[in-house]
Amino acid sequence: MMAADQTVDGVPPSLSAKVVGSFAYLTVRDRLPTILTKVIDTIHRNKNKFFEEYGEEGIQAEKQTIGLLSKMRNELQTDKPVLALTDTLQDAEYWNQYLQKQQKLQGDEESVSWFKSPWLYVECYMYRRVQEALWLNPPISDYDVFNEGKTQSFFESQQAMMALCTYLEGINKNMEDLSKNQLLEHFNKLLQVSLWGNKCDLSISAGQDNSQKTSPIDSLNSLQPFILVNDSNMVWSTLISAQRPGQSEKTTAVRVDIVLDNAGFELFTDLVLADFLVSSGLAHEVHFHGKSIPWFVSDVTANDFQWTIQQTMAANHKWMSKNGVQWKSHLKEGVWFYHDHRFWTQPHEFCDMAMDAPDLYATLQGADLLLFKGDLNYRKLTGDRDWDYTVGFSTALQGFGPAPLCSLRTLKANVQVGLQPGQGEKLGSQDPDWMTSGKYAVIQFYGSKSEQKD
Ligand SMILES: O=P(O)(O)OC[C@H]1O[C@](O)(CO)[C@@H](O)[C@@H]1O
Ligand SMILES: [Mn+2]
Repeated sequence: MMAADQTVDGVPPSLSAKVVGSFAYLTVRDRLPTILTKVIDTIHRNKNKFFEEYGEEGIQAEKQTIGLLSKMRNELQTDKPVLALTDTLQDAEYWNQYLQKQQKLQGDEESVSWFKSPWLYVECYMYRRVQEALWLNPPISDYDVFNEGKTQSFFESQQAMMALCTYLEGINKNMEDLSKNQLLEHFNKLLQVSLWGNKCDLSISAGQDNSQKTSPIDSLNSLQPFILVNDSNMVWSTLISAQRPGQSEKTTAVRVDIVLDNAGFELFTDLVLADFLVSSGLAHEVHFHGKSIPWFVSDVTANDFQWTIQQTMAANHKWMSKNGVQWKSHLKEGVWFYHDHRFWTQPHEFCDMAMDAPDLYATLQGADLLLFKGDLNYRKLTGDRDWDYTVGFSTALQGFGPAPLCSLRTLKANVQVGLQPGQGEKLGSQDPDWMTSGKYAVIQFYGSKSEQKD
């Protein structure tokens, strides 16, 4: 039997909490229990609300959910085996099959435990178990335990959102007169705003406030040196070549898919970028991909997506509310689309997608460009493995590439590929936390054979 931590065919081992002192270890030991404690606290604080809505049944549900979550926290902290899911949600059987696969790989059931298994797997599993605990208690099964944090982060970033809307209005007003270079300049700015929007997740801070308070456009110049890989020219040329009739099979509409990460300010920056892509004619369709259950504290669900557009429409700011109205109409008119798929809330590396979610893979193949937002998506793109920094992005993708793709990610986990020789080591000596602080970022592209860098 093959051990999960062996290097097989040049593919390095998965990051795991079994490496004592690693970021994975510290996350499983400290950050995940803190997040669970906050979840328990949130449910408890809402006891009265559950009582008002569902009477005594609501109170029972609150108690039982907390019981299940405390039990899970204890399993985690004492490195117990990962258990099969017991709920009737559609994806439970996929999770249980995945567990069986892990057990086969490890050789025995005991070894598939919180600290011994791949970090990516157990971290995803924790969020799925939160969903199980709620689902087993029907009156509150739809309750989003992370909703309060997500809405708070939206309201705390309002000033920055308004500044962004004013900037966007300036572009849209003069769109007809813009030269190609000016268009490129705006494109780069909004791509970088969306990139740095990824700093604002609530999982890395275990739920602490992490919102954007200053004007995002003004900070771009000073942030430039922290972009370790910047392939934005390839993103641009992918969009430009998709426009040429006859060059592409998909000549009718240029389509960009954005695989979303966090709600709050980050989602807002993604919507602004998507607005610009459409109003400039660089794209004719934008497809957003969100999560079907509350995920990694701040990730976007269908509800967050709709709510954000409603709030934007209702904002007390001329350009912001105008954008909200425009975005709603994009959705209504079939210019923008929102999708979710169970695969985004499973623990798989993306190289498994073609096999394990062929329908999603086929959907993504319809895009001219895929933008993957955030750290978790980067971990899944690269398999969350212990790659050398200089390994090519295309190698780390292990065959995944339904369409030209670009990761927009601030570094919050210790996996990074595609760096120059010595670059990672130099950063490590100057700034020991460079891989996990969210201070550095990448715009990393993978395209067809002729476009790729390695
Ligand atoms: O929202 P993002 O950018 O995917 O980040 C999620 C965070 O959660 C983590 O998985 C750690 O818990 C890190 O990878 C990252 O810090
Ligand atoms: Mn996230």
